[in-house]
Amino acid sequence: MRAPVAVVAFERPTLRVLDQTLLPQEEHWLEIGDLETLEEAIRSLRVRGAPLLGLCGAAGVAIAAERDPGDAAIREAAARIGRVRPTAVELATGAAACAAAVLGRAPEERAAAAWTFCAEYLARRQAEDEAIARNGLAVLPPGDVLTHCNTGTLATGGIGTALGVIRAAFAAGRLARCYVTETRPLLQGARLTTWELVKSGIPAVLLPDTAAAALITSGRVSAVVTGADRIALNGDTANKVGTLGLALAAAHAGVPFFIAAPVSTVDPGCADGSAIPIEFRSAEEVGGFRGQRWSPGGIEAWNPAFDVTPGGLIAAIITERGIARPPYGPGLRALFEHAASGFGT
Ligand SMILES: CSC[C@@H](O)[C@@H](O)C(=O)COP(=O)(O)O
Repeated sequence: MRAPVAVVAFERPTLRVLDQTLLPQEEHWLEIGDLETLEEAIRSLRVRGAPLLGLCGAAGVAIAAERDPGDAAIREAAARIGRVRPTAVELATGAAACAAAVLGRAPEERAAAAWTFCAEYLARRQAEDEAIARNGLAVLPPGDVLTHCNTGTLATGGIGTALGVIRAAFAAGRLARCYVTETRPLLQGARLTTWELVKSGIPAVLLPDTAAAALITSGRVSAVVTGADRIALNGDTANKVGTLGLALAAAHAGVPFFIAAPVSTVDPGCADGSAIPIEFRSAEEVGGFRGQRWSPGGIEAWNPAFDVTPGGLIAAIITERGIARPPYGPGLRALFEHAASGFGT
């Protein structure tokens, strides 16, 4: 299966990425050659999606190594990029893995080695997405599916996680259409997932986030499937805000709710969801969009970018290594430890 577009390229000495804030109106590539520009691109969601953030974290180390391949500069760059957004674990672990891979080399080899690491990381990610899609087919019931946010090519550089499963189900003739939440406040579903589905020829039905519970209880979808930014060992999962509401509605309606994510999303440092750091974003993002304002000035906003769905509401976590089912603790740890032994090789 093929991703509908390329969204990321490692062209030493720059990282090239599609600017996701301009889609779907404009397909504009950013050329990033310094850490300040990379930090701004991550913070403002020009690049986003947990697996793609991991790739960008690794590219940050490569960019830093071009300027100063010394131990301190590489370690500092990995730490600095890893701090830009707190919830997606792979931003920090991708940067740290790239740093660890190059620190064992002579300084003059490090920049080239870091760019090679990035290219291999992308290839591995693409293979993982394919495996997630194959494994997802084994558990996803036939029928139409609801998804949230963007978990496609724009979020991984491959065919996507949840969206990869949806692509595979469509290719197998097991779903006729994909329901897509708009995903407020930044409209990742309405702008990005719909863009990918149109490019792939998969019928898409867009709904306001506020209509999701009505859709789920209407009997129109046989499953809900989303991605993840960080998964605790007990299966509690942080994903784009609104995911928890979908899982609660799905539990009420008896519709299975699935997470699709690479094993690298599991954080063995989080025993449960209370340990997952949640990013809060500005009031401006809720009160307007792209320079347009619809709320009066001077109001406060409560704007978490993510919420945590308890593992007990998740029918299965679909990974490239296999399917984890509740109770999650030992199964998730085993999947993580197996995969961690191969990270960066
Ligand atoms: C395969 S992407 C999985 C998640 O990163 C995705 O669902 C999500 O929540 C993205 O949030 P974002 O704030 O757009 O980076």
